Amino acid sequence: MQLIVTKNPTELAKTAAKFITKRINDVLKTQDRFTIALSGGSTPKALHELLAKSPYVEQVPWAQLHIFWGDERYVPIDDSQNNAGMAYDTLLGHVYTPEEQIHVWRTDLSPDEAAADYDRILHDYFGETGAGVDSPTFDLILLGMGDDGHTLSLFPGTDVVHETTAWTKAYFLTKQDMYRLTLTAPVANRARCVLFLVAGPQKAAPLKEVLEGESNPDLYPSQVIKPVDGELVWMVDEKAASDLTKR
Ligand SMILES: O=C1O[C@H](COP(=O)(O)O)[C@@H](O)[C@H](O)[C@H]1O
Repeated sequence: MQLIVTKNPTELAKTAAKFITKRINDVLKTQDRFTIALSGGSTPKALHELLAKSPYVEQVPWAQLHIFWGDERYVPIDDSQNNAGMAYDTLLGHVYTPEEQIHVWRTDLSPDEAAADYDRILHDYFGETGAGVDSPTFDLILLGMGDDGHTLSLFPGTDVVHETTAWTKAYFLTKQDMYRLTLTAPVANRARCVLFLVAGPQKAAPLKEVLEGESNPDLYPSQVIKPVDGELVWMVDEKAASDLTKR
């Protein structure tokens, strides 16, 4: 695991934009497409806005990206809470990636149908041959961590945190009175690289627990993200890192 601490959220977005741009260009030297899963919430907005501008916008071969989302809030795409809607507003609406290479979670289907639809898309895309969860998946998954230690839509105290086989799940998250659609740990942990972006003082206590505390994924679901062969990078700002002892 690599921990990168930046001065503030602005530097976090810049460091992440450089990291992602380099990773995309490095990987595209040996393959013709780059498969990425975006995250939602508020932290990635600044990153998206940077990527949509010079110099990053010219450095990323957008037409070679295949874009997915790690999780989705079950609200219409034009709702301000929808993760894909946010990414279109801040990034995808400003660059050219062919629509057929952009895979949104369908919130016009029932939650279970939407999870099944995404599962099918993923298995078709990754060309499942019976290897199931042993197939490598994304070149890069971007993740955030909520104030409660959740990542993706793996929330504290939910069964989905312990999922070992399914790639996608839909469930009703009582505390938010909302359905959530999410990739599970087995698929995330097959990524070639997982990059967490975490900022703000409200993340300091959960970050310490996730990185330095006892294993307790029921309380801190971000602990279940441990890529099997891939790289794990935590990029955090000073305020989020302020409780860490190992820096
Ligand atoms: O609800 C969500 O929250 C997490 C964390 O978001 P942040 O704004 O605190 O960084 C996010 O990673 C996830 O995609 C989203 O659905």
